[in-house]
Amino acid sequence: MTLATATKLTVKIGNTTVLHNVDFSIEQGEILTVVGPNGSGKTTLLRALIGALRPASGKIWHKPGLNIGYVPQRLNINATLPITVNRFLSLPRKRKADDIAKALDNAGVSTLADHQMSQLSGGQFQRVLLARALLEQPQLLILDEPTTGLDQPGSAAMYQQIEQIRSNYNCAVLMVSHELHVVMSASDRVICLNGHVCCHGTPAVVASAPEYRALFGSGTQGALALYRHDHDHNHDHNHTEAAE
Ligand SMILES: Nc1ncnc2c1ncn2[C@@H]1O[C@H](COP(=O)(O)OP(=O)(O)OP(=O)(O)O)[C@@H](O)[C@H]1O
Repeated sequence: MTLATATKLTVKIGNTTVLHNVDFSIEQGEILTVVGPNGSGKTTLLRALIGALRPASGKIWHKPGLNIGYVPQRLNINATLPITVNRFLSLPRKRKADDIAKALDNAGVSTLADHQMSQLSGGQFQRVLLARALLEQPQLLILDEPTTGLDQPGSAAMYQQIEQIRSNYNCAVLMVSHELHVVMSASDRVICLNGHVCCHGTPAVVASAPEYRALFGSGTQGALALYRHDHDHNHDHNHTEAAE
């Protein structure tokens, strides 16, 4: 069952075309990962999908009644504000204690309920944001770089947690990741984005696609190239339009 689609999605920010003619869909229960260099429009695609950005052209479709849980790449909260994790999760609307406990447990931070938000580590903070998204009982969980700031064991644990959540909540997961080597084993499908969809398919198909290799190289070099943001791929459209 298809949960959400984008059809010929074009998004402009100012005079810049950030996404151009992107076709995309996510199916019930799958883990779909979007990879691409910095500035390739990954966050923009997620934000357009949740309705936070309006397409310049093309369409976004959601299955009627679709519940989406969204975890942004970062969220700024006032560090001087005294607020516990429990209280944070009850904003803006009151939640049942059981629901909060279940969400924290599934996000792997059940011991943090009474901790101050301002005292959490970066990784703990991300997991609390994940718990907040789980409170929506999502059919589609959208995660923007869920392992930002985590060390290697931390991000491996996070990907395991995500698989666990997929089966506990019976939801689909759409995420952006920079960790190609992990993504290639943790995803059912991968989309390689660079303003447009360069290639897509199973991890094995994408890893061997010439478009993907042009962006990221191959093998270990590929993973390293991502961090260097190499970019020698030719586009068939013009990203930046004249501001006249
Ligand atoms: N609010 C904004 N104002 C101006 N330009 C923006 C804004 N948001 C995004 N952009 C531009 O749109 C392009 C795509 O940004 P986006 O954040 O979607 O990329 P990304 O692939 O998620 O990047 P990263 O890997 O660095 O997180 C970038 O060139 C960025 O500078």
